[in-house]
Amino acid sequence: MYRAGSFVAQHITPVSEDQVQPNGVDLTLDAILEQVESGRIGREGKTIGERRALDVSDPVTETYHLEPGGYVLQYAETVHIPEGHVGYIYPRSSLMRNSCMLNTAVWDAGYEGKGEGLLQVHHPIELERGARVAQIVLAEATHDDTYDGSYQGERTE
Ligand SMILES: O=c1ccn([C@H]2C[C@H](O)[C@@H](COP(=O)(O)OP(=O)(O)OP(=O)(O)O)O2)c(=O)[nH]1
Repeated sequence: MYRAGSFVAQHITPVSEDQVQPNGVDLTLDAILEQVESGRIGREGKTIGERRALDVSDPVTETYHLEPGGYVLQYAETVHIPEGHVGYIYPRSSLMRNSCMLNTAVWDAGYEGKGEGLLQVHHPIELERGARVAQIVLAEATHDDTYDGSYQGERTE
C-alpha cells in the first residue's frame, strides 16, 4: 500500500507545504550533471564515470536550458526511506507533458541521502533550480536488512 503524502513528508528534509501531494512529496532540482566518461558495471563492483555539473544558462533566474539528451539530475532534499518501506520516483506530470522523463531505481529501506535520477529530455526545456520536478512515493514493503551500500549518506556531509 502506498502511504499518504503527509506520511512521506515526515521523511523528507527540508519540505514545505506546497511540496506535499495527496500520495507523495514533490522533490526539487538542485543540479544537473552531464556524464563525460564511461562507467563500468562488473560482475563485482562498479565505477561511476565522471559527470560534470552543467552551468545554469541564466544565472539570474538560475535556469538550465536543456537540449535533448540524457542527464543526471540531483534532488535538493534529503530523503530517508523508513524501515518497512520502499521508495519510487515519478516525474512531475508537467515535466512529462513537456516531453521529458525522470527515471527511478529502487530507493531502499534505510537509505538516507540526496539521491539522483536520470532525466531524459526529448524536447528542449527550461528548468529552474529549486523547481519541483519529481514526486517521491513510499510503499509498505517487507525486507531483510536495511540499506548499507556505497550511496548511504550521499551529499549530506
Ligand atoms: O532513482 C534512484 C533510486 C535509488 N537512489 C538511491 C536510493 C537507493 O537506496 C540507493 C542505492 O541504490 P541501489 O541499491 O540500486 O545502488 P547500487 O547500484 O546497487 O549500489 P550499492 O550496492 O552501492 O548500493 O540510491 C537514487 O538516488 N535514485
